[in-house]
Amino acid sequence: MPAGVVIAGGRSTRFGKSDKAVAPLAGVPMIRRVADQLVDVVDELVVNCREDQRATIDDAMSDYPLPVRFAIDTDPDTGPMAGIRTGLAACDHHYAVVVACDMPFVDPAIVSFLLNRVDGYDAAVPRLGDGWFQPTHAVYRPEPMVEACAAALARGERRIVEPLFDLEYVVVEEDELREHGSLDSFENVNTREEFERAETQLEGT
Ligand SMILES: Nc1nc2c(ncn2[C@@H]2O[C@H](COP(=O)(O)OP(=O)(O)OP(=O)(O)O)[C@@H](O)[C@H]2O)c(=O)[nH]1
Ligand SMILES: [Mg+2]
Repeated sequence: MPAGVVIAGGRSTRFGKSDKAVAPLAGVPMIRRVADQLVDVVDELVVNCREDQRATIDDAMSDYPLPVRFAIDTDPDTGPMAGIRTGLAACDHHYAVVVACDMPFVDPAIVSFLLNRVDGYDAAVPRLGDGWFQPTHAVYRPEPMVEACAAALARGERRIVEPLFDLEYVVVEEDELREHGSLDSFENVNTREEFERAETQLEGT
């Protein structure tokens, strides 16, 4: 089984004063909802965040059924791609599933499908109908991705798609994804409004 890597080192500026990673979404910290969705498809969890987030996130993860390790940012505020690099650098699994802490509907069926598709590649990266890649909801071989991120950052390039171009990656299109699970998997929560919408969605299930 792969490792799970949850990226949580952002500042939640669109969300407001508090850290969205640990905001209680229908009673459960959002990052815990993400982690709970992954229990059947990973065998350990790596949480990437800043040092100042560690204690509250650790609280949110109490009694999680899998081992949890922290990969603390050495270069905080360098963007999500730097977070992915830091998280993946802590993994010695053959593959790792990366998910952002603000994707509470991540669908294990979609993750399993990505794990099938990645075979023979360095990464399996979803692309939705709007044309956007989803590198914060993707599967990677840690070593080449860490190297590609480091190279991109060394070029002064923080764009999250930049490291992909150094990898042998397979693009997994929306039509294919839709057949294997729920596209809600890619929903991400940025604002209070989106947070409330996600709560309504959860209460309806
Ligand atoms: N390690 C690390 N992770 C980040 C950084 N910026 C964003 N992230 C994470 O990447 C994911 C997607 O980022 P955003 O949706 O932009 O989250 P955010 O930056 O906290 O929120 P905004 O300030 O509103 O952009 C989230 O899981 C964030 O925690 C960063 O500078 N470092
Ligand atoms: Mg951001």
